[in-house]
Amino acid sequence: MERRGSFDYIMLETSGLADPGNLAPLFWVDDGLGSSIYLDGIVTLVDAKNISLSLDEKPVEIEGHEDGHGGPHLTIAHLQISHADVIVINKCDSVSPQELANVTERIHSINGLAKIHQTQYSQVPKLESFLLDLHAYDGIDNLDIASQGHSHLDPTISTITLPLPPLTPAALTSLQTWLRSLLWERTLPPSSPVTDTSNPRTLTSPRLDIHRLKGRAFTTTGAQIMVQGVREVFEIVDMEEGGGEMQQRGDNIGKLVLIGRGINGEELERSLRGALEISRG
Ligand SMILES: Nc1nc2c(ncn2[C@@H]2O[C@H](COP(=O)(O)OP(=O)(O)OP(=O)(O)O)[C@@H](O)[C@H]2O)c(=O)[nH]1
Repeated sequence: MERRGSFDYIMLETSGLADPGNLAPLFWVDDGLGSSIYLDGIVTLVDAKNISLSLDEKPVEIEGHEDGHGGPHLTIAHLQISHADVIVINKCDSVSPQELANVTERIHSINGLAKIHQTQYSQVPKLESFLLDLHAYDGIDNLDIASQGHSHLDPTISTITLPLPPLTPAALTSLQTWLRSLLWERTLPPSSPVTDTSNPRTLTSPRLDIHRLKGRAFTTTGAQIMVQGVREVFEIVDMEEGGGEMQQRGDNIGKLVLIGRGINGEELERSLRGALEISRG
């Protein structure tokens, strides 16, 4: 890293035991800091034959992911899948088509956002946009994934989708506050502070933990915003491409997709709706 001049691309290969969620925030730096390095994306390579075993391994203590009060257990494989932007399922020739379908479905149920490539000898048609130049943190393409919530395929981590209505400036601030509570305090704000006394739910039972989030929404002034997050770090930025055209087609409902542990789609949707409604006064 001491070499002068610029790099075309830096690829970091971590050990098989690394938690990508500890590394990603280090490289995902603020534009304002003027760094020429940006985080392009996280690629996770899994072995079609062994991944189910890895996901079913006996839990080991993972720093920062203490199990708290029970709940489905978490393995390093879960973390490496939940933080990935691209997942390569390799050695597809070593399993039957049915096994491959099962493994792919389980991986997709954990991380509904990642692009999944099934390969033999890790061969992809080309590097660009398959493994490099992913722009996973500075753009959003497809958020059209079915909201899954708790999955019978893998109860540990799930992907959920929440609708985001057009946001007033006050609602945008409320969204920020809601995300801070969720990511920093691991607390789900009550859907209504007056009537809902069951909340706030905190990390104790079961542990609430967001690994990755992405979203797109419109403002009531017709602009389009993007939400990106990994673990405790998140940002909401204006997207260059305006939202006017989509709104004219009546397509003005945004989406927030969250990948994490101990998340329940209905509960989060209620809480978020409550937060945005409060801001309407
Ligand atoms: N059948 C089959 N064998 C493969 C495939 N990809 C790699 N191998 C073979 O698997 C063996 C081990 O390779 P890898 O699993 O890639 O090993 P590695 O990733 O360097 O090992 P670690 O970094 O220690 O995980 C080698 O003999 C490869 O030729 C594949 O898609 N199908």
